[in-house]
Amino acid sequence: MLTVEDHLEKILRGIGPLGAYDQPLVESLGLPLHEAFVSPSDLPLFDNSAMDGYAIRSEDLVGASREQPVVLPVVGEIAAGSGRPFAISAGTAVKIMTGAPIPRGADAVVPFEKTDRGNARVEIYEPAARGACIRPKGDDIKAGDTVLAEGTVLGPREIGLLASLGAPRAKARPRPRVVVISTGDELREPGTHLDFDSIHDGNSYMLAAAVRDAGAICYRVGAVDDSPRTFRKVLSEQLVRADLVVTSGGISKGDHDVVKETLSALGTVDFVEVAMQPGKPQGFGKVFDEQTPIITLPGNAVSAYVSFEVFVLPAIRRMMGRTPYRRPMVHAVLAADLTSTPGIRQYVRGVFEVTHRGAKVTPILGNGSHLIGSLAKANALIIVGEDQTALNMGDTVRTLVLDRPF
Ligand SMILES: Nc1nc2c(c(=O)[nH]1)N[C@H]1C(S)=C(S)[C@@H](COP(=O)(O)OP(=O)(O)OC[C@H]3O[C@@H](n4cnc5c(N)ncnc54)[C@H](O)[C@@H]3O)O[C@H]1N2
Ligand code: MOO
Repeated sequence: MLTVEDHLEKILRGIGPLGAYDQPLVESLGLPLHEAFVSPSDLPLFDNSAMDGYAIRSEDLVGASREQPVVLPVVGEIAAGSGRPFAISAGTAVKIMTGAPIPRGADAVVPFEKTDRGNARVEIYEPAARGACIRPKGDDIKAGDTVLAEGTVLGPREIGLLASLGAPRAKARPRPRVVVISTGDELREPGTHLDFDSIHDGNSYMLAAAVRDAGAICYRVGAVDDSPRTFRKVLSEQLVRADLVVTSGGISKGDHDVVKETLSALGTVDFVEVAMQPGKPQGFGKVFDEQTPIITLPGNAVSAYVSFEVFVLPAIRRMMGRTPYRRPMVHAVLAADLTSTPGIRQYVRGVFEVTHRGAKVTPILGNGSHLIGSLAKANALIIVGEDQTALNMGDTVRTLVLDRPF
């Protein structure tokens, strides 16, 4: 049997990062920037008004007060984007709106609230310091500044910054396109009729959601029956849109294990047993002329989910260039005793919470690999190491806290 580390390493060695290219800005959400972004311009690009009011020369307002206002003729109006270049001379004012460029000659803005809001002439009740209510050019960012480091994960703020600096695209590795195929004669689409021996295809939905949650694009093919011909045909048709294929089911020791049967014949996919529970049967390789990577997951729902978390999620992150590939482990205090089989790594469903006494994780009873109900109650996986056979209440344990961005 392989260890979890062996199998993961084999997958990560076999699946490289995708090539980076320009991505439309919003599409780049969650992707790491491939190269540092150097600002092509100052921001603000020009001195502009922080307030709606009047652009003036501060020296003209010396001594202004409510009793003795300074009265200035208003020689024009500039709104943001009004396209009017402007200059003022001594003893005049220009009405100005927030964001409009400061006219040449002006060195401060007086907000409307400190005036009588006059149109032809304005009474101003207070003096203004030089630069008051002006947002200076380059105050925020200077041309040539490195504003985003290589590898920065692009979020709404970074995307807003890139757009503000005039970049219509961001250079990043694309979201991997992941095709999800579930296999089994017994599977039916949710919403359709079940026979006495059929079940709904939960896995392809679960895995598709997990793919999307990982930041990749999912093409969910749904269930394919246990005929090798059909499986082979569906798989080959899907490769045109796949950077990675993920399958569920058909890889253990049964008579109708279609994935194993079909792909073993190719010779480029290895089916192995990994010393973990759930998720013992696993497979990885490359298929057809395209040499598209494929990760084959076991069909039991919990096994498929845990295998996705342990093997597919790091692979997707590697393709996107997103580090760390693996979810960081969190230490938590175990709230009940646990036992485990020696020699295998066990991933036990648990409920993680942070209490006033610190992080705590409570195992969920029922560790059958088919118990999706108990999986859905969990928000964490407790890791019981290969060398551990028992963990006691109060022990500090390693935990994967699911659904947390990292
Ligand atoms: N003789 C042995 N039998 C089994 C072994 C073994 O070592 N020797 N391993 C067991 C373990 S562990 C696992 S895990 C499963 C994995 O089996 P497969 O990957 O071949 O999966 P299937 O046989 O196709 O299905 C297993 C189970 O899961 C249900 N299933 C499958 N697909 C879906 C789906 N899309 N949605 C919901 N449920 C699904 C399926 O109906 C079966 O109940 O093998 C054990 N057997
Ligand atoms: O290893 Mo299987 O994944 O337990 O059910």
